[in-house]
Amino acid sequence: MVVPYKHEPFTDFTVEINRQEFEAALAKVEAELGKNYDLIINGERIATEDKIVSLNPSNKEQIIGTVSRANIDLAEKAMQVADETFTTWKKWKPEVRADILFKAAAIIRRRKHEFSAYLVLEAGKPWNEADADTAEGIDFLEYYARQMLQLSKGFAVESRPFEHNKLSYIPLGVGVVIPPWNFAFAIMAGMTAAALVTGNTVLLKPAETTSVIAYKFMEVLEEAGLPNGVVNYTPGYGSEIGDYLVDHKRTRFISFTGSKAVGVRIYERAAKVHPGQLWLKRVVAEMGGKDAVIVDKDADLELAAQSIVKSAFGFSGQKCSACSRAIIHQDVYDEVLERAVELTKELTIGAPADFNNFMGPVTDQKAFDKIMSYIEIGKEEGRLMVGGTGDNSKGFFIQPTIFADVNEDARIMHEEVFGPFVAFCKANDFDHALEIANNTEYGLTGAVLTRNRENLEKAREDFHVGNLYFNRGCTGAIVGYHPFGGFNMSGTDSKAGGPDYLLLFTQAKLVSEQL
Ligand SMILES: NC(=O)c1ccc[n+]([C@@H]2O[C@H](COP(=O)([O-])OP(=O)(O)OC[C@H]3O[C@@H](n4cnc5c(N)ncnc54)[C@H](O)[C@@H]3O)[C@@H](O)[C@H]2O)c1
Ligand SMILES: N[C@@H](CCC=O)C(=O)O
Repeated sequence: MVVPYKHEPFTDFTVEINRQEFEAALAKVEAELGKNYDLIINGERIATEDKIVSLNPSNKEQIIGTVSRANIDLAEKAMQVADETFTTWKKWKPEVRADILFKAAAIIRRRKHEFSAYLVLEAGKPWNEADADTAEGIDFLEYYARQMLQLSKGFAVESRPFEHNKLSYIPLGVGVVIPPWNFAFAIMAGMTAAALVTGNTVLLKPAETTSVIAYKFMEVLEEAGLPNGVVNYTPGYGSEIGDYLVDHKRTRFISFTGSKAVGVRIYERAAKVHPGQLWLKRVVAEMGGKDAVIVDKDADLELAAQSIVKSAFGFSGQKCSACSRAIIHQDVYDEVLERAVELTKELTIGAPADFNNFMGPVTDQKAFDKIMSYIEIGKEEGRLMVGGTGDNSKGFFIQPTIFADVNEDARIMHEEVFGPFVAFCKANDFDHALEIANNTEYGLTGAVLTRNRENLEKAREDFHVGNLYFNRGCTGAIVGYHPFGGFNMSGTDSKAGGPDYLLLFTQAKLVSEQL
């Protein structure tokens, strides 16, 4: 009997002992840095000449690890292994597959701070963000294991006298799992867990900059008893092996989380049927956002300013859910803007290994350059209120930046910046605020702050986003409580951490027996 699901609690770092334990984990991980990490295909470690060097984004000199890089030959080898392993893995009982996830969750829970410490150093996450990322990874394992136990019973269908009907959900085949770097543990582990617990085999191609934490997860899966060949660890550049894996005739599905550009490319390529291919590939794509917080004239304005600042600058704004547009009713615009600027000026920025820093770096030089170029665009399109500068001499640091008085049609109101960057826009009234919020190709998260019930109900109907929050910020979905995923160019309308997510990794089979 499995205990009911509850999300993993976050660590309270105001408690001295918790801080000491986290410091100890950081010291342990720092002592392990710089190791080599091989590919894992059918359990076999394979070292390659070509490497990905994973760096600490707050200190470019510090190598987190050197990771072997799959080329096309090795990607092919992994595909053959996964294809072969599928013939046996699909027959494992769902309960046993679920047990492997339960066991993996237990292992990670015991080593929680160690995983979070890797996220501080490899992904540049401040302590609380790293802790939440690890907790979310545990949640995905716990939640999908329970969901699999449910799904294994199938759904009831009607039977007739002398006829017995049964509908069950069977796995698809080999899946290519392509996660992003920003939730380097949670999303990577969640996507992989969903695919394997449903009986599929996997080629896991982690994001380039966060391949070490993915290797650590592979070790946990092995320790939890996952047979060789079920998940094959094939790090590499998306541009080198991505197309090959997506195009492969034996790829049955692609589970992708990342940018709109790459998601659309995968979606298009996966639609092409190659010679010898026996199926239409399934694509689960979770993509970007241009998320808005709406503040109505009768909102709690202090809560509104705090919600905007936290949602915009938590993890340097590098969340698909981050608030990048603050849409404020004209009657309270000046007050909310002024308070948000004040709060932003109080934020501490620096290496996230130091607990006192609220915000760390952005992920790499490419991200740094992209965000700085949007700051230049912002200077043309709005009034710079705070921030606007960056320093990449040691790590990739950008000051939290607010632009005011931005027109609803400006580029910075439409294009995903993915950094510590928010545009403030004035709305004439609540209806106008909703119109501005919906005026984007994305539809991922949104928040509305108001005490006006009628306006909340209007937003419930008309604010077209997958995750809509009232009287709070727009980040921080919790597995099982806030199934996560968006509309339009934010993806394929899937809901990670929700009760219907596992169905995406299965196909339904009806067996009807005449009695
Ligand atoms: N909707 C969500 O749940 C969600 C969650 C996290 C991040 N995101 C989005 O992810 C983006 C940031 O992540 P990112 O920078 O890692 O995104 P990205 O699209 O650059 O990369 C994502 C993954 O795709 C791989 N990739 C790159 N080119 C490829 C190709 N041609 N074929 C196959 N794979 C390829 C990368 O190696 C990486 O593993 C943002 O747009 C953010 O909004 C969305
Ligand atoms: N699920 C996370 C966002 C994941 C994307 O980056 C949140 O709700 O803030």
